[in-house]
Amino acid sequence: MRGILRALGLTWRAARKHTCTLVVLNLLSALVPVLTTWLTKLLIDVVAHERDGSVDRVVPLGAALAAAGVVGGLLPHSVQYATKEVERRVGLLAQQRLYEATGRFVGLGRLEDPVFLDRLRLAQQHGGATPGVVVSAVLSVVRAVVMALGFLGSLALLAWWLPVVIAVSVAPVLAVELWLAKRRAETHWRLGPTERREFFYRELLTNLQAAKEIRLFGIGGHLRDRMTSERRKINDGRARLDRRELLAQSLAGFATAGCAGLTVLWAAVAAAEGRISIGDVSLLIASVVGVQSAGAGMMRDIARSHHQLLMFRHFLAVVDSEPDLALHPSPASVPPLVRGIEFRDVWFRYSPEQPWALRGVSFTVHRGQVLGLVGRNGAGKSTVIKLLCRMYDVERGAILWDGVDIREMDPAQLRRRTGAVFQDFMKYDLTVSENIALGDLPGASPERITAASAEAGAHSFVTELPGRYDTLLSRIFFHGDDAQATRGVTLSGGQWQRLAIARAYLRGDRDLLILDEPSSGLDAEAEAEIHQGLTRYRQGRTSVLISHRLGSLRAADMLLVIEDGRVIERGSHEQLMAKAGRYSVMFEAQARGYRGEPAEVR
Ligand SMILES: Nc1ncnc2c1ncn2[C@@H]1O[C@H](COP(=O)(O)OP(=O)(O)OP(=O)(O)O)[C@@H](O)[C@H]1O
Repeated sequence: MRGILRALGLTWRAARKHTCTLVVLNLLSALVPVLTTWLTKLLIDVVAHERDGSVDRVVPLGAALAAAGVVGGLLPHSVQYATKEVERRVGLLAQQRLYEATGRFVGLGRLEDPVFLDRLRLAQQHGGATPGVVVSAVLSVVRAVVMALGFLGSLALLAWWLPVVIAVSVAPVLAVELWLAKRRAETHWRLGPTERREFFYRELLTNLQAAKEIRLFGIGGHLRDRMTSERRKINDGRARLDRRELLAQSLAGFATAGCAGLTVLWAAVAAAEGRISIGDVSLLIASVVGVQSAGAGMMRDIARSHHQLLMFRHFLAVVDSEPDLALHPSPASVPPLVRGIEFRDVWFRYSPEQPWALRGVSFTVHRGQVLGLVGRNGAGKSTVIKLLCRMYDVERGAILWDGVDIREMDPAQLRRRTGAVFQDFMKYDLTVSENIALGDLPGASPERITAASAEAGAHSFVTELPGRYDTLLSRIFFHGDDAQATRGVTLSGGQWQRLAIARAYLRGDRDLLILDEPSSGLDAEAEAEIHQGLTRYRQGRTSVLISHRLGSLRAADMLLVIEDGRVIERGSHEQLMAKAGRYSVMFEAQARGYRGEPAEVR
């Protein structure tokens, strides 16, 4: 019920005028068939009983019947148009609400929660359409009820027991359809995971990123088999439901048709005995058919809205969900960094079920210093920088920006003071200039874009692209029709990385610069060039760098060696080398590799 009320509320806010129009049109659609049935009965009676001088009465009745026919013919189209308009407007508002809600998730936690993600996907798929469909289904049910009452009232005028018999005869159909609606919803819910798995395999088989491995490993057939097996499970589930539907609907339909047949038989006998008129027989037949079709339509709409309401629940769950990070009611402003950033005994895990990713990490990076994070895969380096950007909140301890806990600050303001190149940076299916401009919207002038691109070493290859900075970097979108489509260009991994660096450069004078493997996709010369550029750019800024190529971190003011979520060594390159600990072992191993000496196994 709450779902229906929320859907109605949303519809009312999105399309008041059109909803009112739809209500009126639906009521008219309910009344016109009843009116037509009565006009037909009256016309038949006049023609049958008043042979002389009946023309005066026949013409107005015939004209009224014709008018009702015209209105009845036009109404479905008008209802359809108004319904679509309501659905479009509600769909737009629902989509805005959904994405406003996702905009409230300022961290990453929600987007990593599989249960929530499942909900979000269902809400995205159905949320926009659902409220409109629910409302049009509710109105269709109202229309069917009004129409059925009109016909049942007409039958009562013939004999008091007729509406009772017909209502009872329709009851099994209603009961069966309600039961089936529940079974359909159950089946849909049960098959949900199987459908999503099948979708995953379907997508994978045509995914460009996966194509290389699928071809090289020859796993296309294996994935196709898995997809087919999931499809078979879905088909089996649906076929079972269809068989139930066939049986239940046939039994209910048999009972309904039997009752209808008996009432028609009674009418025929009564008319033969002169107890009712021929017009009454036509009224009875039309009313019985009318009640039955109204009942069937109502059930169809109930089943449709039942399913949509289930989907709407997911939409509501997303729209009503709380922000993922506890936001301070009156956040402190984030002033330019003066002293530095401190991690004070930070403990963090991605969820209570998972092990600690950071265990009591403490360090201070002073303003203008460069901090290098070193460690094996999975040690916790990227977690440090995600916490620094407040993508999550720490579980214990605190992160302080000039002594103020970042949980007391507005995350958006904090991020405005930060520039970053992430390990898994984004490749936007947009033009080159848009890819760079996203680093500092609005206000990214073409001159600034070109300057950032030149600084990141991207300008030379960009000028060779067919549309230079306007070249679309996409295989998804096309400009124009198919024949003359301006095809998107695909860049190499290193070229994309340079654009990501240009995006960070465009952010200009940010206080904190985060670079997570900024040169991993670059060739050796390019890496050296990029590092020179980054060193220039970092001047006077506080930077946090992560790299597995330890040579690129040599100049850092302080290096932290992280292992299993703990800082196990700290100091400058020289200090750590002198200490002959973990860092020096890693550094020596890499250096030997560059010098071509055999690796030492420890
Ligand atoms: N989003 C996440 N959800 C759950 N666990 C995560 C998530 N991201 C990282 N982890 C886990 O946290 C630990 C630290 O990961 P992190 O990405 O910080 O390592 P890293 O040192 O940056 O590794 P790499 O050098 O491979 O990038 C790992 O055990 C990892 O499995």
